[in-house]
Amino acid sequence: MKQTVSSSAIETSRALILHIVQLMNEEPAKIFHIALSGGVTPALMFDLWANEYVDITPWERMRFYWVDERCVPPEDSDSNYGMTRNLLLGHAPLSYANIFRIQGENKPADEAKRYAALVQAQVPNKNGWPEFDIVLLGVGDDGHTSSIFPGQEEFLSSSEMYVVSRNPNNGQQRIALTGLPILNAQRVIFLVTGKKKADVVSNICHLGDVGPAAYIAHRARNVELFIDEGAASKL
Ligand SMILES: O=C1O[C@H](COP(=O)(O)O)[C@@H](O)[C@H](O)[C@H]1O
Repeated sequence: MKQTVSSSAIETSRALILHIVQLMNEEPAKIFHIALSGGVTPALMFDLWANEYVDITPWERMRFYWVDERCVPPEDSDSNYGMTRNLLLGHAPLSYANIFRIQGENKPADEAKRYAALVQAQVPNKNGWPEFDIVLLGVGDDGHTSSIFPGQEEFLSSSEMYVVSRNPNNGQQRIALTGLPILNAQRVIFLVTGKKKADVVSNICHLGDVGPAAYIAHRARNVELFIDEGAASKL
């Protein structure tokens, strides 16, 4: 697992944005299918991207999808898509035809199926699964990733691409990309910042499969961990 450690969450976010732009510059004719995560951590990165890196980003070659979504409408402050639209996508010269959101306002089981069919139709296929160019993941303090929480490990080997999961802390339903399509991605990048995440980062790096994030980190191809000094403080 390749680690990039920067001094602060801001510098970690900047390093990851530049890394993505560089990967795209290395393959100038390629369309990049990118699955984004939500939550608190990438908000800073999205804000910086919109404010500092709009001009150097090849937006026309990017296709955006979501790793997971909370089952709420886009206007809800919990919406992963809503947060990304407000901070980043709404400020970039992007065609909305290239943004494929999970419709959190729909009936969850139907939406998981609809979205899986959409991804199947848009993203190149390998081994029977979509092959995203980049899957950007976060990690919860409890070791969850996507919206696969500890205790929901069956979703790591599910035969469905997207499933309905539930946040055990508040009962909120989620739609989550499962383990096998995540492992099928060209590149899996974890963005983890803050001292609160130091234990979970240390567990991922030093222990076995202690949670869904660790399971993915130990098996995906081209796994990269972008962390700040706080998250790296127990390594
Ligand atoms: O609920 C979620 O949690 C994880 C981690 O989020 P963070 O708030 O701790 O940064 C995130 O990756 C996922 O997309 C999100 O829905």
